[in-house]
Amino acid sequence: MKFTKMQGIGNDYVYVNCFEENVEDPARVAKLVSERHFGIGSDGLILICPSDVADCRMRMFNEDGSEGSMCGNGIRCVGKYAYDHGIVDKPQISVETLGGIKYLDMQVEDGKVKTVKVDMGVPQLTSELPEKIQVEGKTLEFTGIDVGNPHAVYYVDNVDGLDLEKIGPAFEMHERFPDRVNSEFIRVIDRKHLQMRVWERGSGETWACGTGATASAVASMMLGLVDDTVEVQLIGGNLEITWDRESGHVYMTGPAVEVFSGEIDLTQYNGREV
Ligand SMILES: N[C@@H](CCC[C@H](N)C(=O)O)C(=O)O
Repeated sequence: MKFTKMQGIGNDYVYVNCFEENVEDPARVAKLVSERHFGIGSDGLILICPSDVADCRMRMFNEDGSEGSMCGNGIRCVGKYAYDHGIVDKPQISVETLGGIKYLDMQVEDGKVKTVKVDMGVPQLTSELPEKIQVEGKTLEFTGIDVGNPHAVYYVDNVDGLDLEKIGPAFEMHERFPDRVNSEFIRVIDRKHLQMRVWERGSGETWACGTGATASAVASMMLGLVDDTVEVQLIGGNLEITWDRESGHVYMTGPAVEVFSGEIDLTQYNGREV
């Protein structure tokens, strides 16, 4: 299978051009390629496929093989791949996802895409603002936001001090979220800056989450804690989020980077069963 490794502020996926390749069992392939010691190493797998309703279609699979409905960092890389590799010949494109059709506006420098602005659509509040929840005996508050996939946003004093490997699963699998949930832990730095770490459904802690940054920004805007444009600072870098309250649409802007390309034999997988 031919692949390209790409990353958006450190949220890295293995991308396959399904205009040319056929991936038979993507859930299994996602688990194989994501493995950081025995595989290529990534937060999951993203397929770039033909679409009947948009310029192309994104299918994204988490590290555990589950299919996600949207991926903010992933969709910027899909746009870059599609433009840089000639699948599309224009910098404004539409991408079909399970979370709806998204519109991308790509900034091109020296013939290659550097940054991408994504119209993430109209976010939906999925909880009270905020809602109380009991996690491992502690009462906390979260704000639930759907931006094509589900998020729960929590405010904490010390983002760096959280042991997410330990506490993350209890948030992801909480009975309040029967489909599991992506959980964001954020601190308001000031009215224009948020700090965030994320525990992603199906992938654990990642260095960034575009949909999570969007949900965190919108939750903070709804609560009146920040202005309608904020920079969200994540482990792997920063994203700019702007909410246009008039139209309801929220926009995410950030970089997309191609790391390397290669070929992997999925029948000979280092002798390891996955
Ligand atoms: N990293 C992503 C989100 C990936 C999907 C998520 N784990 C889910 O299952 O909903 C992003 O950048 O948005």
